[in-house]
Amino acid sequence: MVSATHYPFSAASDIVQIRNLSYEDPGVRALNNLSFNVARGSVTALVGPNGAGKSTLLRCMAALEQAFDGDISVDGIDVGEQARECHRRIGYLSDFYGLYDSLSVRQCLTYAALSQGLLKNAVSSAVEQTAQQLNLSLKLDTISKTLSRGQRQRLAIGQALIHTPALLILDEPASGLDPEARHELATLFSQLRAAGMTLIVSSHILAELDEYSTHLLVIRQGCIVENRALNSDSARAERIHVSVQWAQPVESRLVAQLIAPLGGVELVQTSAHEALFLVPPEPCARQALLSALVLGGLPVSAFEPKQENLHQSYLRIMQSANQKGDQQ
Ligand SMILES: Nc1ncnc2c1ncn2[C@@H]1O[C@H](COP(=O)(O)OP(=O)(O)OP(=O)(O)O)[C@@H](O)[C@H]1O
Repeated sequence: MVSATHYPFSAASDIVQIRNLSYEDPGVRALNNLSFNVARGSVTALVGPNGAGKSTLLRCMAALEQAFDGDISVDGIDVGEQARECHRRIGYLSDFYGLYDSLSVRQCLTYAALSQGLLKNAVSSAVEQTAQQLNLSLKLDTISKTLSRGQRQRLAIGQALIHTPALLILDEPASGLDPEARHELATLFSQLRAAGMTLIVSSHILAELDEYSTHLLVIRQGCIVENRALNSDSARAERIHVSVQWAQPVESRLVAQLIAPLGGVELVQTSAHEALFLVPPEPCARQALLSALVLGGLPVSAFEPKQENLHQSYLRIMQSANQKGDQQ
């Protein structure tokens, strides 16, 4: 449990500010002119296809890569100019991390605490508390080489957060974990957020990100294609299932004609006596759809709005980004 810990960070509302960030590897522009902020106390789900630039972006934020162009500030610190000061405020878990195999869990955590500059008299309690947070208290004297994959993953996360950073950056933290361990991790992330920490989590497991994320940042080919809050009902599009009591199957051409005048309403699919629509989050959009269908003569027997989940949002965003990319 982390309930006893609160993180007294400065009050500016955005902990990360990125302006015009570009990054190049030889022959590859991995990040292309990105600008965005990360709200303090948020949990940002960073998603995108393989090779989109997620790890590169996280490494730039963690002051582990030198940007080709642009500015990054974390907790008021310029990452390019004060990398060491930044490291004190950031906890970072790489997608491919290493552990000292011959050290015990206690020694690994102690080493991480000391290398992050914790005072000697604070180290022992930080180690105990971190082990408790990561459910490793009974493993403190176990040699890390003999830990299971999930336990190693938790130890690596423990090393990243032992100095109670303002910002915790986790690149694929749940890969290799079983469903129960993933759920425990999701609970831990929610607790850390409740205690005031800001998290940025890159993952391909969207159902899990949906459990604890407050913001969504989607990147594709080194560019941002979506950046928005998820934590209000009004932030997500709605999927509305409509059933129609008709002898013949729903005709998609007719339905498409009926909704054509409605801005932003999309017919996703029709099947037998049902149609699925995607409706923008504005309150009146749902009502406008129902009126158009009924006034158009469709004998609607059920009208079931359901909020889009993160997986559905992501697929929709990527589909639209891919279409735009193809047109250019
Ligand atoms: N060391 C490197 N040298 C050259 N190109 C690289 C290097 N590291 C990454 N890249 C390229 O930079 C781009 C972004 O890679 P990155 O690893 O950041 O993507 P990612 O979104 O994290 O992918 P994944 O989901 O597969 O982990 C890719 O085109 C990749 O091939």
